[in-house]
Amino acid sequence: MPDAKNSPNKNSSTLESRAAKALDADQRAALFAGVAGEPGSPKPDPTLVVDGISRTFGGLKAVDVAHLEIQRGCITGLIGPNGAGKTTLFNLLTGFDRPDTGTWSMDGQELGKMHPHQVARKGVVRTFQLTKALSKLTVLDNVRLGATGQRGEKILNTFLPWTWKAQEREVTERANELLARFKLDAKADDLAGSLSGGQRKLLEMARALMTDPSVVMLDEPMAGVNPALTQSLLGHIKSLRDDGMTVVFVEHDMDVIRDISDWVVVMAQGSVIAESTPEELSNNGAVVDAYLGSHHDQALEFDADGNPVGATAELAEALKKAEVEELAAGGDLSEPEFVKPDTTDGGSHRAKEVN
Ligand SMILES: Nc1ncnc2c1ncn2[C@@H]1O[C@H](COP(=O)(O)OP(=O)(O)OP(=O)(O)O)[C@@H](O)[C@H]1O
Repeated sequence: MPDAKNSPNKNSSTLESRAAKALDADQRAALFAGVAGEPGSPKPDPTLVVDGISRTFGGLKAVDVAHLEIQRGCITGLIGPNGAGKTTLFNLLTGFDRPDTGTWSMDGQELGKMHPHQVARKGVVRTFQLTKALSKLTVLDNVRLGATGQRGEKILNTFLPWTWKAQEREVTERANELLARFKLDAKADDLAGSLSGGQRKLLEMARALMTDPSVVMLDEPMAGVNPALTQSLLGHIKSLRDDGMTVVFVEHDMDVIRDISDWVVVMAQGSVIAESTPEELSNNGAVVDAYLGSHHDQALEFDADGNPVGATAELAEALKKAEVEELAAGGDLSEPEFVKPDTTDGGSHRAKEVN
């Protein structure tokens, strides 16, 4: 008789009841209609609640979040420039790193001080920016590794092989179901190392779902995924929400954020600097500043003919537009004139401004 507590199939009824409670688009919009678009805003039915969490590396405060609530059953996008602290926050909340200060809980249960596998058992799982598939194991075995609390791990059970054999079967069955869900079943016996970047992201999601989590945290699930697989990945993320799970995901692409998020949290320099619906995001000055700020030190790129390309071309276009507007407003674009450094004054190389 399978042990309901430890079985990976423990909760087909839990799964069904959670899916039955999944919110449709109108219900989700109604939930956020009354939520203030500001950092730390209270949510109608939060599952994750974070308070005063901070993490310092040397002199750098990588995370310093006063208060954050994540709404149950919805997709929350976490954005912010490089180095904003998004991955560090994920690491802290899932037990992969320890904070200097702070507490956080899921449905009132404290998760601080727990190890990653304990956090996973409580129902919070995560994937990584760089996928962690074990390339020398098969795709199926990689997914099977996501199962926790296996009876076969306990010493007493080594004397009761029928108990772990039954569980082995359940683990394999669940892994095969998940591979089918993510359309990787044809690859079950291939080595994980042979998968494309996008397929590895799917494999990570399948593995994360082995513990039947309530909260799934995805760190840049679209990074390195070819465009053909992007839509399919987006569909899979939405399907987690349709199954009643809460999703938090880190993403840089604003189109993706707008497409699938119900709510967006913006981080910069370790703190939450804004929260809003995706529709209101581009009207938020703090968000625009955070992103422009991150591009100030971006390297300039030119093609072989010396024409600006990529972000540099966009910047050049924006500057040209600003110049035209300045001239139209009667402004003067002439630069202050400089003379060559005066080297006759005892070696001072300071340029002199001419009026
Ligand atoms: N283990 C570490 N040791 C030292 N500094 C670290 C460590 N982990 C992160 N940092 C620093 O903390 C800051 C936040 O990094 P983090 O990776 O969390 O940002 P991020 O928002 O996820 O960035 P990205 O979008 O580039 O992934 C950065 O300045 C980073 O260099």
